[in-house]
Amino acid sequence: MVGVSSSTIGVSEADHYQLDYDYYKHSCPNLEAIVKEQVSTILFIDPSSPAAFLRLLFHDCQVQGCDASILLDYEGSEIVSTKNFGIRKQEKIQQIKTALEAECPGQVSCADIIALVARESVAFSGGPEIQIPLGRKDSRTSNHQQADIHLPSSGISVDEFLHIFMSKGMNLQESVAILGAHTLGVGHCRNIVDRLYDPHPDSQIINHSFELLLRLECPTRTPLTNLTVVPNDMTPFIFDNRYYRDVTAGNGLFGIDSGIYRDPRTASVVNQFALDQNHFFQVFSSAFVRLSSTNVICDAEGEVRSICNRVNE
Ligand code: HEM
Ligand SMILES: [Ca+2]
Ligand SMILES: [Ca+2]
Repeated sequence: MVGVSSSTIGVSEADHYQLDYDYYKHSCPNLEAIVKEQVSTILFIDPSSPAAFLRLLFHDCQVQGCDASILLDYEGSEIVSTKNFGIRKQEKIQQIKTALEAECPGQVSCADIIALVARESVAFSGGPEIQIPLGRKDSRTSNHQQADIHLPSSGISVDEFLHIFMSKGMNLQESVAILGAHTLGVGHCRNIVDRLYDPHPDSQIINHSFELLLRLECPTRTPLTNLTVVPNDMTPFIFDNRYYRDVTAGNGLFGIDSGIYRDPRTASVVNQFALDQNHFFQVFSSAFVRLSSTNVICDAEGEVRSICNRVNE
């Protein structure tokens, strides 16, 4: 089991609200086993879902913090932002919520379910088993403009990328490790065509044969690019360090994936992770705990929603 050593993790220095590794010990003792069972059934039916769950956690935590704001579904809520294009499987969080309501009604927040499902997704795909503290509350708000502002686009610079993760308390190594989530899943051609047909000098694809392959997969700039997908690394169902090996070979899919090997600050970390998968798993684990503890809200500001896509009456 990889995790952080203390039993609680401080979330924000401004308030003293803390997450706790034993948060549901009395109120929902079987929580982790129920989530594990539910997730394994979902993954068995659709092996592409771990990627979806991991990205869902990032997109939740990146906007207002890890508060399930991404699940609220009404006019003008986050999910309608174009930056959330490709987000999927939200309804599965509700399916797990329903199972938990039967066992421990009104206890487990949708935000905690998102975090637990993401960490199960990593473990089920062959990645590290990560212990995470719990006790997140669900927000009562969600606003698409916040998503437009805070979610990164595929062409983000390395400086902007580092700023996002260092402001969550990650160091350089952890920032590079969390992007290793791109070891799972796919990207749509619409996020790659700029690099193929109108590249900024900094975002050109480094390996020529990889570029030719992508041109075959993503031939034009038509609306079809919203439908066609390419894998994020050569083993998109396996959580491994292949992503870093691909990046060092010049096969980074998005601008930022190549960017971290162009910038000498991050390139040395990429090399380390490409050579040593255990080291990547260790650093990814601590980065995951930090990501999933971003701006957590406390009882006074949040609630435990009864239904994940609606605030309580
Ligand atoms: C600055 C940082 C990041 C950028 C610019 C970025 C960008 C992207 C883009 C453009 C896609 C493709 C979406 C699509 O076309 O459907 C994607 C997919 C993905 N991202 Fe990221 N990402 C970043 C950080 C992260 C982080 C921190 C995580 C998780 C911890 C993550 C997990 C994923 C996963 C798992 C997918 C595949 C999703 C699927 O198969 O449905 N990304 N990312
Ligand atoms: Ca959120
Ligand atoms: Ca992989």
